[in-house]
Amino acid sequence: MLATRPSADARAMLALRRSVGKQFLTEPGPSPSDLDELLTIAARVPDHRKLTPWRFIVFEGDARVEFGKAIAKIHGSNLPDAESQDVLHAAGLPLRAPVMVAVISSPDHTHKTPVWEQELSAGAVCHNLLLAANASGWAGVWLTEWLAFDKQVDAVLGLTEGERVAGYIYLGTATMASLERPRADMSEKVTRWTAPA
Ligand SMILES: Cc1cc2nc3c(=O)[nH]c(=O)nc-3n(C[C@H](O)[C@H](O)[C@H](O)COP(=O)(O)O)c2cc1C
Repeated sequence: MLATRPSADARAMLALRRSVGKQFLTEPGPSPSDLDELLTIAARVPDHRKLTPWRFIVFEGDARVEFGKAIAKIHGSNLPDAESQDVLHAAGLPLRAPVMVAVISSPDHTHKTPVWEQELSAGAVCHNLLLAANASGWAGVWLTEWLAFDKQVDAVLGLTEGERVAGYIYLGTATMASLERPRADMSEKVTRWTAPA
C-alpha cells in the first residue's frame, strides 16, 4: 500500500477538519475494539529513532467517574476556598465524552534524540488520534486544562518522573456541527526562503 495514495475524500476531510466544542460531545462513543483500532492508527506517527516516546491511558465507563472523584478531591485540596459547585464541576470533567484518552509523553531523557523531538511525536499522536476518530465518524477534542499540569493528577495517572500529559482526547458523537472559525492568514504565515544577497 502506497502511503501517498491520493484520496479526494481524505483531502476534503483534512481541508475541513475541526474539533468539536467540549460541551457538544455525547454518546455513543467508540467501543473498546473501535478504540483499539483508533489507537493503533494514532500510534503511526513520525518518531525519530523509533523510540515510541508516548503511551495511552484510556478512560471508559465508570473509570471516568472514579477519575472524576480523584481530580475533584485534588481540585478541592488545591483551592481550599473553592465552592462546592467548582469541586462538582471538576468531578464532571471526564464525563464530558463517552471516552477520554490521556496521551502521555514519555520521552527517554538520556537518549540522543532531543526530548523536544520526542514531545513533538507525542503531539503528533494526539492529532493523529483526532484524525483517525474523524475518519471513523467520531467527533473529538484535544484538551489539557489544569489536569495536564498538576503533579497530584500525574500521580493518580501513575506517571513516572519525566512523563507528562500531552493531552486528554475526548471522543464521542457531536450534538451539533462545529461552526467554522477564522483560520490563519497564510500570507502572514508562509514565506519562501531566498539566499541572503
Ligand atoms: C496542546 C493543546 C491543548 C489544548 N487545550 C485546550 C483546553 O484546555 N481548552 C480548550 O478549550 N481548548 C484547548 N485546545 C484547543 C482545542 O483542542 C481546539 O484546537 C480549538 O478549540 C480549536 O478548534 P479546531 O481544532 O477545530 O481548530 C488545546 C489545543 C492544543 C493543541
